[in-house]
Amino acid sequence: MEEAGEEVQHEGIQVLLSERSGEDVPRCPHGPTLLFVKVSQGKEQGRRFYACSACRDRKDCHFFQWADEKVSQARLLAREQYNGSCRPPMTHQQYMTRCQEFIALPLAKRKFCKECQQLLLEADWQEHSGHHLLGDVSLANMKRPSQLLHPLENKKSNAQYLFTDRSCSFLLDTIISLGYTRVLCVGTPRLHEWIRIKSLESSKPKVKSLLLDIDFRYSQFYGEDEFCHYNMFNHHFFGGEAAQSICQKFLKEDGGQGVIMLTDPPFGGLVDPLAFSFKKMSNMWKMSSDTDSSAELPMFWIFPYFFETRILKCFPDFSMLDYQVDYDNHTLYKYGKTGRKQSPVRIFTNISPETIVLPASEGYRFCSVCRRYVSSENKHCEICMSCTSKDGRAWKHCPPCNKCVKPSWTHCSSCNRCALEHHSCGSNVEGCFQCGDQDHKRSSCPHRLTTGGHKKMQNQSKGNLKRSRKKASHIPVSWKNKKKQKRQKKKKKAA
Ligand SMILES: C[S@@+](CC[C@H](N)C(=O)[O-])C[C@H]1O[C@@H](n2cnc3c(N)ncnc32)[C@H](O)[C@@H]1O
Ligand SMILES: [Zn+2]
Ligand SMILES: [Zn+2]
Ligand SMILES: [Zn+2]
Ligand SMILES: [Zn+2]
Ligand SMILES: [Zn+2]
Ligand SMILES: [Zn+2]
Repeated sequence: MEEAGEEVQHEGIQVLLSERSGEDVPRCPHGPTLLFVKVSQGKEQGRRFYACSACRDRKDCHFFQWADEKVSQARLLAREQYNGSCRPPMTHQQYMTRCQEFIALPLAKRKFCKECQQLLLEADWQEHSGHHLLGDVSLANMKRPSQLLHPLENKKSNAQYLFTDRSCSFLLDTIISLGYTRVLCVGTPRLHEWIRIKSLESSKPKVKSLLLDIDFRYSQFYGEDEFCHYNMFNHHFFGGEAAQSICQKFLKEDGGQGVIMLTDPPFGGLVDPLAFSFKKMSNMWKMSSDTDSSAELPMFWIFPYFFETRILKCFPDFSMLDYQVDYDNHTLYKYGKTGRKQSPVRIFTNISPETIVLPASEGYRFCSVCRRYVSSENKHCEICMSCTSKDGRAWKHCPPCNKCVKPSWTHCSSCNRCALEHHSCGSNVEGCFQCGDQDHKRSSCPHRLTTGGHKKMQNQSKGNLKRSRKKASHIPVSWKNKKKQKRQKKKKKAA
């Protein structure tokens, strides 16, 4: 981080964050862009440039501008027009009016277009004839939009992995037992709907929820005080000050007491801009709360365990819980002990871990030395003096390394460290720059953030940007691709 004086990365593309981020910076359809620079061995290499905060892939948002570039008035105007043309076709308010009209229709007339991901009124039927429609959309369906909508599948920027009921139920029960009554759901549409449904059940305490997400499809289902179109990589409210003040009001209720922010960002996302936004959110809460100024907004940040070092660098007060969060639509990130299928996704939090009870029914136990709940296989190491496993498997202590390591590692005397048996001996790789995992290099990181995408941008900017004017709209790329694939399949079949 530039002004924060923090070095983010030694190698690759680094993001430079400053308090000014968001003000005088160029904007793409996803709001203020971020400033990047190529770094090699901790030193800046080459010119700084602005690129999209939300899209890791140039295909999804082609914005590029050198930081020292003079941009002509004509180009600025064209950019503004372009950004405008990418806005959703209707305002949130208009979607709400439509939603009310939709609910007033008899069940038989309530159709949802699966291709356009849209609730249809009678007047729309013609336009969507020939599309794949879902009929008899019930009020129960409308209460679970995350089941109705197709999860976004763009791996790089916006894969929408939805919590299992098990995870939702654990999260809500935990939130309730900790005494919270309001949840700011940042990028957690399924948890948001779960909270709303459970709060209607009279047996459960009432918990309020406000959803912030970049997926604008949700404004078809939620009112302006239930959903804000928001970009968590630059803390941008697409609905402007009106939307921001809704969020502020939500944080401010009860003098700021009883609110927790819960976020589950896309795993390809850069940790530093996320942390930067979450700090802004915490400041927003501080400004409007009666609590003492040293207090921070309570948070649950859900992210894979191998980002621990990076997250703790931004939030030294956070700790990682052993609880394995899992998803309906992610086969690898599933809870349970079937081979690789342990979920690597954890909760990072600034709430004292000893107060967060993990379910004994799933094997978690309390370690009285570490004063936190740990997974069943996580053994307390007497030498490290902590329960050291990160991935849920039993780790073993290596005396020469003087730390616990993964069970699959053995000590290599030529490398003088523990590594996988078949590592490239002598390569002296300090693990992955991207996620910190020692099992792979950055080039093969499963969570790589297409530095390549930005490189491509740099290269392309030298040529003609106009060549690739693909519309970066708020219609998620994945559906567009889906449609395209379908069309191509049809064509193939016909041929
Ligand atoms: C990994 S999914 C988490 C969903 C969550 N597990 C649930 O079931 O509710 C990431 C979520 O963040 C949203 N998202 C992706 N990029 C975003 C951005 N730049 N700003 C805000 N939300 C974003 C996605 O639309 C998606 O809902
Ligand atoms: Zn963009
Ligand atoms: Zn349609
Ligand atoms: Zn322990
Ligand atoms: Zn140990
Ligand atoms: Zn070792
Ligand atoms: Zn070796």
